Amino acid sequence: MAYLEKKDAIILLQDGTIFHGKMVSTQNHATGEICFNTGTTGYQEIFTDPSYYGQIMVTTNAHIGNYGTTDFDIESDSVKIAGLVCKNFSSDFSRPAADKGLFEFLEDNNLCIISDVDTRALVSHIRDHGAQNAIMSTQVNDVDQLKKQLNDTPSMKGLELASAVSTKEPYYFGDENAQYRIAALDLGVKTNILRNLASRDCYIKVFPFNATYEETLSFNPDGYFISNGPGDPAPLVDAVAFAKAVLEKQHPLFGICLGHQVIALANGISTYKMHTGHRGINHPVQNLENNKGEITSQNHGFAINKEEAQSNPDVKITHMHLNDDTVAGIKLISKPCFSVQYHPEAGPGPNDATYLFDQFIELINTTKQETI
Ligand SMILES: NC(=O)CC[C@H](N)C(=O)O
Repeated sequence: MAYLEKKDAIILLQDGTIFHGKMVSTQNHATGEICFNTGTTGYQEIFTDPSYYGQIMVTTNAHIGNYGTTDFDIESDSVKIAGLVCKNFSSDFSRPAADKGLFEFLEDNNLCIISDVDTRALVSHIRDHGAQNAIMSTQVNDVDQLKKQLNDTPSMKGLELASAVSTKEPYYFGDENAQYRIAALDLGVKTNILRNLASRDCYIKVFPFNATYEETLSFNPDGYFISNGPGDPAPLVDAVAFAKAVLEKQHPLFGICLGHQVIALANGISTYKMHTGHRGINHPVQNLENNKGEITSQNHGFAINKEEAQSNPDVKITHMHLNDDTVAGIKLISKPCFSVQYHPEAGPGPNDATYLFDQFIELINTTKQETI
């Protein structure tokens, strides 16, 4: 494909800083919150992760595209990032398992891509000055016009985005004769989470973001799951009501990332926007229950309030992020519920934390025994 004729392009940040590069894609315009991911591999999973909806992704790995794409590596049915900013973009690939180049894959999804950017300088800038909105464009001589458009882009703080990526209708995943039935609230669920549940003998019914607890009852679930997803957790009133209803009935409940934040909100713990967030595949977490370290996959820009979690008598902090002492996991004392801020399903990333899916199955088993 003719991506070699690259036009000059800029990335204009909300604070007025401009970074220069070359427009790789046909789509030559995008807006969103600019953030970076430090993963050295896993670009296809990152670009299709619904949690990134509305965000411009800067990749710190210097080469993007060189191992192509495959259908197995997608985390949802389409590319979800708002734009891609990278150093070297390659349409050629050499991985035998790949069936398509990244350029074609992203063109099919109409994604705006700028390469040849000094991504080290850009990432340092975001790290020092914080996450903010940005605009990507070939209108290099019309910065005032771009500034106007940028000012019209909504801030991530307060933004509800789960409704944009959630399923419209319920659907099923896994083998219907499996031992456990899980009702999953889809706030932007990654496929690898559903795979991890299905591989532990779960049959999953995935419900839209605004489903009610009552709507799940005819499925007769053994356990409940609240998924990851994009945007600010604070406006998710329906999901918080869902979590409260599940907890009130003492059903086993597991939450990942946005789901973890929703569970915190349902227990009176507030969330806040972080300076730059955590996005990468080597984030160190300490499991406070066994004192072991875990290297984890992370992707979040919000976190739960540590002091409120510590002072809540029904909440135990189970995991801490070792880089900045933010809360990485909690469990409830009086209810069968736990959640983590990071991604045990990885996709991409290390598998240190997949034990959490086994822990969920154990929780379902022990809850069942207690109610017999
Ligand atoms: N991966 C996620 O679920 C992200 C949760 C939320 N959107 C955040 O940025 O914190």
